[in-house]
Amino acid sequence: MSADHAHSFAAADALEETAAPAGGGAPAARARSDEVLLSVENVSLGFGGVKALTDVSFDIRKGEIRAIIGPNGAGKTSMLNCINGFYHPTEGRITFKGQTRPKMRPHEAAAGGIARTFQNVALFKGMSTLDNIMTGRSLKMRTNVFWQLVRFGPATREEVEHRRKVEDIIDFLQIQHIRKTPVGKLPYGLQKRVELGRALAMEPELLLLDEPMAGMNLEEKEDMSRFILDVNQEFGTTIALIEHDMGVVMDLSDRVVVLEYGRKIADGTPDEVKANQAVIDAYLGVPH
Ligand SMILES: Nc1ncnc2c1ncn2[C@@H]1O[C@H](COP(=O)(O)OP(=O)(O)OP(=O)(O)O)[C@@H](O)[C@H]1O
Repeated sequence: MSADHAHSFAAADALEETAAPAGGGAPAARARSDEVLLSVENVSLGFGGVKALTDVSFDIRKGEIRAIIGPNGAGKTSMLNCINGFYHPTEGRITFKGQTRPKMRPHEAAAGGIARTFQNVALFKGMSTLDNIMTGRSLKMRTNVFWQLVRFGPATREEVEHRRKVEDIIDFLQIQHIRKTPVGKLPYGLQKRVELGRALAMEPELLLLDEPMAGMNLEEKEDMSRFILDVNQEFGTTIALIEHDMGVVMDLSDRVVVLEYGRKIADGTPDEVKANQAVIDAYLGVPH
């Protein structure tokens, strides 16, 4: 575990004051259901001799913002990779909307309503913001999105409808001014926003965000926090996020699950997790 993470956890309260999104409501004030959208039951994942996850169980309720936190190498990204079918658990099972699909592939997860952003931005750098977000519509389109991007001639009704949805997302994320800019030319914070846009274009029920604030300055973090809250509140999208900035985590999340060395060590509201001795020890690097 890095000194950075110890610092960021110890300073969580102070950060809440600064990194909180302007006008962001307390998570407790938001309406929540008890309906479970996704459940992780006794999941283990091994890579040869390395056990990335050991017997992890938790659930994600419909409409909530759920954080997955833990020191470096705790298994957070491996967990997201299991949820969206990139990895298949060695043991245990994951159930989404009442369905358990042991060998689900990422495109099946996407078609089923699970969208994802990555730790390192994964966009088509030479393509414009608009076209990148348009690729997020591909699962919803009857004809191939790449063909539509290069084709000449009048737009079909389907294209017009998809285009309108994409323009709505561009307005929502306030990126009209960069619609035509190749994303490789954009600052990192804006690339992250475009990646969020592409995930939103899939109209997901569950949005997985892998370190959405990584590499951002304070202002960019405030903006991204605001967009995450707005997506959750305006579209009702359930969100699971991995984030190292504890101020952001504690401010945005309804509930937090904490991993350490691939095992779950705590699960609860931000206040419960902050007061949990095992979590404090993990972040301060207390030896086991
Ligand atoms: N494809 C892989 N092959 C082998 N080992 C892996 C692989 N992916 C992850 N691991 C190992 O599994 C463990 C958990 O890694 P993971 O990336 O899930 O942790 P993390 O909590 O997301 O870390 P970070 O905060 O640094 O991103 C680590 O020991 C890592 O080295």
